Amino acid sequence: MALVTTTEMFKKAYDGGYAIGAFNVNNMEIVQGITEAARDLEAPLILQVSKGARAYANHTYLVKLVEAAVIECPNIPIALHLDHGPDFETCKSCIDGGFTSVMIDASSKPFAENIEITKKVVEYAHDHGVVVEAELGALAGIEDDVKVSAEESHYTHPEEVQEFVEKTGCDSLAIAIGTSHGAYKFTAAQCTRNEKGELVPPPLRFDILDEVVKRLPGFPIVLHGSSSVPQEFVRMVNEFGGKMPDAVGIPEEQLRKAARSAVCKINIDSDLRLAMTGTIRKFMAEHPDKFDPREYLKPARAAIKELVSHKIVDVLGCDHKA
Ligand SMILES: O=C(CO)COP(=O)(O)O
Ligand SMILES: O=C[C@H](O)COP(=O)(O)O
Ligand SMILES: [Zn+2]
Ligand SMILES: [Zn+2]
Repeated sequence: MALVTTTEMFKKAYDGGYAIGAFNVNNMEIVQGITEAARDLEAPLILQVSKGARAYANHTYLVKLVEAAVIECPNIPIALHLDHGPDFETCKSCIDGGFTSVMIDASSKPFAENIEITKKVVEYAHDHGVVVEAELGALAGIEDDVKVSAEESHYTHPEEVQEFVEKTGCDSLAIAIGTSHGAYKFTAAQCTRNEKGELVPPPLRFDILDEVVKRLPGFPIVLHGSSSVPQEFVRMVNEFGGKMPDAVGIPEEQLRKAARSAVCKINIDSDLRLAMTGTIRKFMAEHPDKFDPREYLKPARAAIKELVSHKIVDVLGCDHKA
């Protein structure tokens, strides 16, 4: 199967009450770990590339790695998506360069300007058979080189979504309902603590999601910043020389609920980083004599595969939906 757009997968996910995982890719081991999981579980898949990933690995390398995955996983549909496209030029370069989906993230701009920029990207993308994700609202956390504080972040205003989608013609919409980018999604002050002393974050604003869905029936919604920051990996990092105090994510129960709703795409990056880094730290600590990168990248890739398998089956519900 060649690379596909997200149109068909979102329609099925919406009707079927599940979500597609959108996982960020930065190198070969990450691509392999994710795609082997999706292939074995026959799950539709979105591989996404950020501006930072393109700067790190180079556009061509990433596209070719994903094309290799398409050859190795002929049983599943895979979309190649630009994550947080900052401007028209970056979106155009990805559309011209083999992506099947792009995000234009003009959510930090005033409403009218967000519409104008998004519309321009949609026109170019649709002319080239590519779909567009746009964003309304501002998530807290770190996204590319921009850090949005809790005070600067704001929820999506449901009364804006209909006009935005009608005027821009975008194909899916990322909204802010309390998720956040990175491994430190909430400060201790925003959380309560459970009996184990772990931080419990404030619940997502499903009331806002409901208001959005009322105004956009049948329209695919996207959740960014949806890593759950598994505490087993935080502990692994900290046990083997790392320092990630109070790293906290979105509880998986809330993501499950979102996946059953109009949310068709759930973005996960930080969890992959944690699985990879925790596993490598442990390996290095336990095998100080080893220096062949294959020896520590192999378990790191396996940890990513296991994590993604868990997300597909236990959180997103998209296994066997290819
Ligand atoms: O939204 C994301 C990529 O766009 C990733 O979010 P996380 O930092 O929660 O993994
Ligand atoms: O939203 C942010 C993604 O996790 C990508 O992060 P990055 O810009 O560090 O590649
Ligand atoms: Zn954004
Ligand atoms: Zn994001």
